[in-house]
Amino acid sequence: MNADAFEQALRAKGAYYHIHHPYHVAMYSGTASREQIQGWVANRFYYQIKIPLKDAAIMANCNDPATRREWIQRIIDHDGERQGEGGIEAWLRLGEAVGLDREVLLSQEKVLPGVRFAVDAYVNFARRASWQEAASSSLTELFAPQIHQSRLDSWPAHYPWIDSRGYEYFRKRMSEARRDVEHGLRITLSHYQTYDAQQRMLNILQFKLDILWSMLDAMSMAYELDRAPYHTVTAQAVWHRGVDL
Ligand SMILES: O=C(O)c1cc(C(=O)O)c2c(n1)C(=O)C(=O)c1cc(C(=O)O)[nH]c1-2
Repeated sequence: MNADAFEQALRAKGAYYHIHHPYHVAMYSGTASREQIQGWVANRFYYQIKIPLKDAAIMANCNDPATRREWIQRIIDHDGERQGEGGIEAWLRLGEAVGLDREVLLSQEKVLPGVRFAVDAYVNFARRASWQEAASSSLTELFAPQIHQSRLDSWPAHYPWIDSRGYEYFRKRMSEARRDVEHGLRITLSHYQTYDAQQRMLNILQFKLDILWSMLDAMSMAYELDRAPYHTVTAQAVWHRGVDL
């Protein structure tokens, strides 16, 4: 495929973006409960805190200074230049806006095993793959500005109980995601030159889409169907809180 056709094929993968997951549809169409919104915010926090580790892994495997110089901005976006800034802090404020103390997010007590495994698969992939392949797996962000916009457009009307100061994260990501995509596409369009390599990349992109979709599947089980892990045995959240290695 020439670069245009390859980019078209990448963009066509948007059909499988988690914007189409029923859990997400419920959130932006206004039918999600307070518990479902809180569950999503607390679980997605695990993605937020792992993204900088994923980006550091890509940099650790990358021997090109020019790429590292550009890629490092992603870590700064999430960690901030100093305490109290950056995406992780903004997400903690989103947590407070939906009624969750920051300690609840930081403790990871609400992170479901299925969410944890999906996010960990992304970090582990980035550790083991070539930096170009790991970089290209971030390209689900092609579709992210639209999903952030959908929340900004619909949540304030549907969920007046959410403090509007919590929406800053989504606002900030609109431009950051566009810039990330521009860099990710540059790497991807030049790296995958043969048809077989391009098919491999499309499979990597599907792997990443599967991660995002699987996270919402785990949340649907717990917060829509009332089938959190071990629900046949106990209503308590007995699952593990992560095993530090
Ligand atoms: O809210 C979302 O639906 C969504 C999706 C994605 C994505 O497509 O991976 C990211 C984000 N948000 C996001 O906020 C973010 O910082 C981010 C980084 C990455 C990545 O793969 O490096 N994806 C995403």
